Amino acid sequence: MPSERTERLRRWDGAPAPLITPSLLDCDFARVGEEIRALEAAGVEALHLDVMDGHFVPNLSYGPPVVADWRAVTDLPFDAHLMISDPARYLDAFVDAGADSILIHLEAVPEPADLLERIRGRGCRAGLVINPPTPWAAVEPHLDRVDSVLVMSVMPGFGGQQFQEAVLEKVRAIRRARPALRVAIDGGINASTAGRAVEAGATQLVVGSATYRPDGNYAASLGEVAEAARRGLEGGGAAAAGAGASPPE
Ligand SMILES: O=C(CO)[C@H](O)[C@H](O)COP(=O)(O)O
Ligand SMILES: [Co+2]
Repeated sequence: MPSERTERLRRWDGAPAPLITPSLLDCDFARVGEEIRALEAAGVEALHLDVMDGHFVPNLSYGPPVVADWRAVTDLPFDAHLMISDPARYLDAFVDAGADSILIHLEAVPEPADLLERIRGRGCRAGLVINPPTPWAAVEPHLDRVDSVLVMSVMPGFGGQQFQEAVLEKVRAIRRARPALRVAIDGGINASTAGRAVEAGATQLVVGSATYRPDGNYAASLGEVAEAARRGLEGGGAAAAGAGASPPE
């Protein structure tokens, strides 16, 4: 019988592009369990978890015990975005808590080969994240070691910031270099920006503040983003070129 993680990874790898992953950063933290159920009811395929240590970024969020509590209430794959200075120290705790895809920042780990191997060795998907000032050439030597690249379209640390259009050139470069690799974009994604991100080649959209509406109708808010992404695909986006998730061999 497949393990629960195997089952979640099957779902993660098989999700069609563009994959829309809501971030929990902007949800109502007084009732996260209900928020997760509302996102499940809205049909989401996976959740993006923003982990901040107050050191790598000037903000704090949550750690492994909180992720473990959320694991107990949902079978959705967890995409853990570690905005922390020492991800090697906490890797096992996040895997044990139920993270499925682990994203580490190249700015925190300039030589990431060993840690990426450790992530995959623990049975998780491994991803590298680059901040807006980090050039695409910095991530290029590592593309054979990752299952995804996350291009930040804001400086990390806070939700609700303005999308930085200039990062789309990096999305295009990664897409050109590895047409089958999952390329995610994170920061300021909404119905106005999703189309351009997908048109540039993004196959995963992280959606934070644009997800959460007072009426709790996340099917509507995420549906607007999905519709914008669909129009981006029609404009020549990555999935139109056959790119989606990239499960390891
Ligand atoms: O990594 C992040 C912040 O560092 C979040 O994923 C991101 O900010 C999502 O929020 P929004 O869509 O509101 O920008
Ligand atoms: Co994030």
